[in-house]
Amino acid sequence: MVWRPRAAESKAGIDVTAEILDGKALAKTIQEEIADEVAEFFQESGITPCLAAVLVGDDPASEVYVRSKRKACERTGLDSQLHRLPEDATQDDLLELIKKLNVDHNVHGILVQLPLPKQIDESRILQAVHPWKDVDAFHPENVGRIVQGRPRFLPCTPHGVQEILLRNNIEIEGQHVVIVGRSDIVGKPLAAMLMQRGPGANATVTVCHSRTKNLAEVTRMADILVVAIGVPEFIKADMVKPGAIVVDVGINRLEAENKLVGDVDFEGVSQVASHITPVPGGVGRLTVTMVIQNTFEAARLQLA
Ligand SMILES: Nc1nc(=O)c2c([nH]1)NC[C@@H]1CN(c3ccc(C(=O)N[C@@H](CCC(=O)O)C(=O)O)cc3)C=[N+]21
Repeated sequence: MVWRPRAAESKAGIDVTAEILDGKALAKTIQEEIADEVAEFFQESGITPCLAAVLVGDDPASEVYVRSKRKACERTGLDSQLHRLPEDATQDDLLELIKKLNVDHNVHGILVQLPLPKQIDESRILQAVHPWKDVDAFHPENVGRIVQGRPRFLPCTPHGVQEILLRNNIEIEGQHVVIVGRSDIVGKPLAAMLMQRGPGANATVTVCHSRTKNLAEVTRMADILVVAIGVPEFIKADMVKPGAIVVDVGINRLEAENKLVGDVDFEGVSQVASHITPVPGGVGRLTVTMVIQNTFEAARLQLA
């Protein structure tokens, strides 16, 4: 696959050669598709899928994410609930709430917003969510199914990465995808999905992380470079092969400048990449959309 950099065009005063993969527009398109299906599902079943979000404490970033999920529910015709617990809530408080939501027939999807306060054992909580309501796909049963190539739900951010590539006609099959970051939420499940047999996958996957030797040498081998490490503007132009496709999963708020940046130096990297996702307006928008899609699928699953 040979991608030729495009002629420079100016956006916000920055000379851009890479084509920008617009997550905001794509999220809107997919949400409209889901809205139609949700309306049809209601006609047939009388059921409105419902997402219950659980927020412990008052982390401002989590507030933003939870608000964007509620708005996406409204746009697609889903019901949503927000359950708040105080910052000093105990693990048992949270487990009790999850148990109630697990057996509530009006709730189809449960999302416990991460990170949780330190007195709470995250893995203990993620195991408590009923696997059929686990719209994050964080329950060990659902993680195992992803690794085995028979997913129940696709994890939201990795699915967002896959969709932003496929819907922009970017071939994944046979390509060398280098993932920087090995988190349980992004790096690990994305690697499992893209190395799977089948359409939209069949990639050659390399996962790098903080202990990787000669990181830049590895990232420069990528046809598709996905970055999810949580370090602002870490990936520079000289770490990217000319013509590569760059997907930036990072969301970092720079307090001093009060702006949002990714894990990729957008200005520099967009000079060498053929395609790049912006932050904001990239993968983040898709993540929310995939939570909605999973909630709809959870409702269908629970009806069957
Ligand atoms: N249980 C759980 N599930 C999650 O899916 C989950 C989580 N916990 N904890 C935190 C991360 C992060 N995350 C994002 C959601 C929306 C945007 C998003 O909408 N971003 C917008 C901008 C948002 C802004 O302006 O701050 C954009 O990139 O354009 C980003 C990131 C979900 N997460």
